[in-house]
Amino acid sequence: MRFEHIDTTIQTLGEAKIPSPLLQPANGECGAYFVDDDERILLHVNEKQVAQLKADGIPAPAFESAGPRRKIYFDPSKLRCALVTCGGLCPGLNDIIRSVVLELHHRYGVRHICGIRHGLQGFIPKYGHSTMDLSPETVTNILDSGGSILGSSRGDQDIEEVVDSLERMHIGILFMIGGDGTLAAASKIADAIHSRGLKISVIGIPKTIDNDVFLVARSFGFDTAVDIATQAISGAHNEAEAYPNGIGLIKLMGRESGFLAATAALARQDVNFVLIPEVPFDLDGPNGFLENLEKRLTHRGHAVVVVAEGAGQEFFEGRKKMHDASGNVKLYDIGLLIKSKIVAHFKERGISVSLKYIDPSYIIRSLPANSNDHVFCSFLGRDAVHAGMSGKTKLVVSHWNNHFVHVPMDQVITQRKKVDPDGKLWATVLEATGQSSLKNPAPKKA
Ligand SMILES: Nc1ncnc2c1ncn2[C@@H]1O[C@H](COP(=O)(O)OP(=O)(O)O)[C@@H](O)[C@H]1O
Ligand SMILES: O=P(O)(O)OC[C@H]1O[C@](O)(COP(=O)(O)O)[C@@H](O)[C@@H]1O
Ligand SMILES: [Mg+2]
Repeated sequence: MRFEHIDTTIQTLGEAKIPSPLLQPANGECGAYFVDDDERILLHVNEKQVAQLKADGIPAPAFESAGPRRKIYFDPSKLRCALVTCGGLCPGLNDIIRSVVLELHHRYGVRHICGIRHGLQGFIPKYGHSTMDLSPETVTNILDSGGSILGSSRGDQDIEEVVDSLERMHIGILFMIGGDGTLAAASKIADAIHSRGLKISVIGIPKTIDNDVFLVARSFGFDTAVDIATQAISGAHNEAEAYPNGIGLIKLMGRESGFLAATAALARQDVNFVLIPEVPFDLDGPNGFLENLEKRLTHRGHAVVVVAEGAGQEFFEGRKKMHDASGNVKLYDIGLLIKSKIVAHFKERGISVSLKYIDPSYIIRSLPANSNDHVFCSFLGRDAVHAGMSGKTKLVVSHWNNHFVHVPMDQVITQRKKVDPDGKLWATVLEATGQSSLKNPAPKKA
């Protein structure tokens, strides 16, 4: 993929003039380091691509590095901050809340940190959700809890009312932790703030169990999700192996992107078929999934199938399209459809099978983060604070080419990140599973 069209410019509220409290010896003793705005991370690391851009006279795009700045914009003694978590749950939400609060409190000396309850609803008086005072005492021991201590919600809220609420609370930095929907809302909030001439920074921390946020190489909670998914695969494999013609079928989250299904299949290589939204497949016909499943049972006596929830939605064509409160398309249950198709197929062929269907979706996204994600969230949360304190706004803190960076909010919401059917991840899934194309040849035209 080429990224030369990406505008990497980061907006600021004004000049950062206040020396950072991290410069104080007491704070710097344990190695305060600083990052300058001109420290940048190239989007492309492929030498040929960079050379091509150079030959075309196009400057190679680069993201601003995340991290503490020497000068900050907000006076910590007067600053009020707010945090909100929106959309679906994801392992690590509490880690992010904790690291933001501890960094603000201990390193910058910010004393007014407010948790907004139940997503965007928390800004709107009619819902009556009270706010939560966030301090080291309230967040120190939340790492072992899944979910979000602030709660969440879906559903559109009036952006002007959200900004009214920020004004009423005298908020200087708003940290919005959420997925593509939340970041779209955050971008509108930042625009409304700007048009009112307010000085409020909006910092996004991308959250997605589907790992589908554009320009974010890895999102927090994904590593944990893969870990937990492998347990489901392991269970399905044990069940499948134990019985004659055993089939373990697991459905994993992944609305439009099959990263979780593909990566979990590589993490636990007992999987024989992976079905993801990006790669179309047929159920029936000589190359179809059911025929291939039967072949696998004939040769090996058992099979494990992983299906991402967004796969095969074309099999529901003609049915009514429904949406959730946030406007996301409500998916039909591909796991249950495949289950019923498998049962019908083998019944028709007079073959007895033992089919076990496992759907661990909500277990995966609501559990606490694993160690890797604890570490990752700690970096992300603290870098979000550094970005906000320096007066930057309308950005998300991202991980790109092994570095933490600032990405303009409007860029990440332009599209979703998807598994490339011609890329390394999917090629390796095919190698590891031995799965061939599950598409029948197109019928010849008369
Ligand atoms: N385009 C949009 N403009 C404004 N608000 C949005 C937009 N898309 C989603 N939202 C709001 O952002 C919040 C979270 O969105 P949702 O899609 O549920 O989760 P996620 O942020 O995880 O994608 C919801 O309250 C939703 O109404
Ligand atoms: O049952 P819910 O809350 O609508 O969530 C289902 C969806 O939430 C997700 O886990 C994440 O979606 P979001 O990015 O919108 O939070 C999807 O994989 C899934 O389709
Ligand atoms: Mg979303």
